[in-house]
Amino acid sequence: MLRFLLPGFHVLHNALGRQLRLLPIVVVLGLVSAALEGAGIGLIIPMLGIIAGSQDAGGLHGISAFFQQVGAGLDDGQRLLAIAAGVLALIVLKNVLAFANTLLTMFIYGKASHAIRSALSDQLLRIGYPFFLQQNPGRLLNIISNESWRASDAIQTVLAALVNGSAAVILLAFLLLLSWQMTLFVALGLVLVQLAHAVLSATLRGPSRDVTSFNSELAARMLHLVHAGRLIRVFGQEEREKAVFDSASDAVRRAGFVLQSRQGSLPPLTEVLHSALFLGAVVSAWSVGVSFPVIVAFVVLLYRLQPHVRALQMSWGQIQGWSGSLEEVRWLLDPSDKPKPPTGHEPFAGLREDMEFDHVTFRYPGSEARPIVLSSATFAIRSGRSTAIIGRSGAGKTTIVNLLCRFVEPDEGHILVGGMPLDQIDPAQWRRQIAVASQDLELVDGSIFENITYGQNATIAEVEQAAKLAEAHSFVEKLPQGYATIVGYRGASLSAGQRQRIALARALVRDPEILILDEATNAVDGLSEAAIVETLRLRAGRRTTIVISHHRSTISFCDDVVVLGSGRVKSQTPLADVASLSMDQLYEYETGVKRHG
Ligand SMILES: Nc1ncnc2c1ncn2[C@@H]1O[C@H](COP(=O)(O)OP(=O)(O)OP(=O)(O)O)[C@@H](O)[C@H]1O
Repeated sequence: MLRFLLPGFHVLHNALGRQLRLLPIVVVLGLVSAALEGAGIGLIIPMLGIIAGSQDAGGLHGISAFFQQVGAGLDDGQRLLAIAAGVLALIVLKNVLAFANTLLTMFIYGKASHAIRSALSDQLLRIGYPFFLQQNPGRLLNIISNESWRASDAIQTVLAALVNGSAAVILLAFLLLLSWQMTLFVALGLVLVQLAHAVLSATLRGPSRDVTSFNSELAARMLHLVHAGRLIRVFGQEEREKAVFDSASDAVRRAGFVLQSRQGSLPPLTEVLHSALFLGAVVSAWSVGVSFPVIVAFVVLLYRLQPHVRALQMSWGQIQGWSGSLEEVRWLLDPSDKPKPPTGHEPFAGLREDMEFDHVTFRYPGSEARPIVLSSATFAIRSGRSTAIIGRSGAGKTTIVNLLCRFVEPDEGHILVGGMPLDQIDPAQWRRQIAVASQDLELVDGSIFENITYGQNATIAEVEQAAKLAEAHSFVEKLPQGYATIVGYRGASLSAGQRQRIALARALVRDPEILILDEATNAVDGLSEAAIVETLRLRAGRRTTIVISHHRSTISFCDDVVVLGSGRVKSQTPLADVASLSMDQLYEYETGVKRHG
C-alpha cells in the first residue's frame, strides 16, 4: 500500500538501510519532547488560576483537574514560582531532547544520502556496458548531480515528518484529555484539510516529472557546451548554441514555475484553513461553556500543534513534488531492466592456445533497423602472434575489440579461448590479461605517472621503461615536472600524439598477455611509430597482439591479417602472403579463412 502512496518508497527504504533501526528512537524522542511540551502547556492552567484568583478545580475534569492540583498546599507566590520553574525545566529538557533528535535525524539523513550516491556510483560501475551505448549521458548526469540530492531531501522530509507526526500525536492526545469535544471538532477539520491537501498534492506528480525530464535535457546541453567547445567555435555556432541552451534552460524554468506555484499554493491555503479551524474551535468551546484556563491551555496547545500538522501536510506535498526525482533515481538503481555485467567462473591464467571467433553474429542493442555489424564472423587469433584486423570504416573492427573485452556479447556464435567459450571465463581474470590502447580510451585527470600506472602497480623504473617502449619517455623527460606533470581533464594539456603514447605506455606497463591496439598510434609521427612498431615486433612469440589500423606501416610487423567487410570476414591470411598489396587492395581481398600451417 505504502508503495503506491509514496513514490520511490523503495529508494528511501533501501537508502535508510541499517539506519531504519534508529527510526524508533527518532519517534520516541519526538513523542517525549512533545509530551514535555504538552505538560509545560498544561501547567498554564494552575498558573492562570493563581493569577486570576480562581483555584477551584471543581469545574475541571481529567487532566485539567490534575494540572490544577499541581503545587496545591503551597502559598500562591511560592506555587507560582515553583510552577514557573517547573515549566522552564520542562522547556529546557524538551529542547535538549529536540536538539538530540535533530542531531540524530541529521546523522540518518547524511548516511542515507551517502547511501544513495554510493548506490548510484556502484550501479554505474557494475552495470553492463551496453547501457552506456544506449543512454543519454545528460540523463545520467542529471540523476547523479541533481535528482540524487532531491531524493536525499525526500529522506530529510520523511524524517521531519516522523518527528512532526510524533509531536502531533502527543499534542492531540493532550488536547483530547483537555476536551474531547473540541479535539473531535479539530481532528475532523484536520482530516478535511488533509484531504484537500492530498488532492492538490497529487497534481504535483506530472509537473515534477516534467522538471526532471527538462533537467536531463539541460544537463545534456551543458555537457555538449563543455565537450564541443572547439567544434562550436570553429563552425561559428555560438549564437545557435546559445539559443538552444537558453531554450532548454527556459523549459526548466517554466516547468519549475508550474511545480513551485502549485507547491507554493499549499502553505497559504493550509494556514487559512487551519486558522479558520482553530478559531471555530475556540468559538465553539466558549459557546459550550469550557472554562477560561482550559480554553487558554487548549489554544496554546493548538498553537503549538499547528506548525507540526502544517509541516506534516507540507511533507506530503514536497514528496509528491519530488516524485519525478525519486522515480529517476529508482530507475537508475533498478537492475531488472539494465544490461547485466558479463559472467563466467572458469579461471583464466593465460593464453596457451588460439582464440577463435566461431560464427559470431552481432548487432548493437537498439539498432535493429541498421545493417548487421558482424554476420557469422569466423576467424582465429593465434596465441603469441600478432594479428591485424583491417577493413573500411564501419566494418566492425572496434566491435571485435568490444566483443573481446566483453563490453558486448555475441547474439549468435561463440568466442573460444583455447577451446573454452569466453562467456564461461571469469571476466575479471580475463580482463586482467588484456590491455587496450585505443583512440577512444581517455586519460584520467592526474599525473602522467598516475595515468601510466592506472590499474597496475608499477615502480618509476617500470613506468620509465614502458614509456620508453611507447616512445613517450623523451617528451615526458622534457616537461618541467616530468612524470608528475598533470595532464588535465581527458589529457587536455597534451597533444593527441602525446596522449596516445601515454595510453600505449599504460597498456605496455602491464606487459599484458593480449595487447589490443585500436588506432592507437594514428596521431603519432612516422619516426615514433616506426620505433613503436619495433617494440611490438619484440613481443612476437611471447605475447599476443591485435592491431587495428588503416595504415600499412602500423600493421607491417603482424603475422596474420583478418579483413572485414560488409559484416563478414572476407579473408584471413598470413600477412607475408599479401605483402605486395596496398591497404585498398587488402580491403577488397577476399579468399575466406586460410589457416596458418
Ligand atoms: N553504439 C553503437 N550503436 C549502434 N551502432 C553502432 C554502435 N557503435 C558502432 N555501431 C555501428 O557498428 C558498425 C561497426 O562499427 P565499428 O566501430 O566496429 O567500426 P570500425 O570498423 O571500427 O570503424 P572505424 O574504422 O571507422 O573505426 C558501424 O556501422 C557503426 O555505425
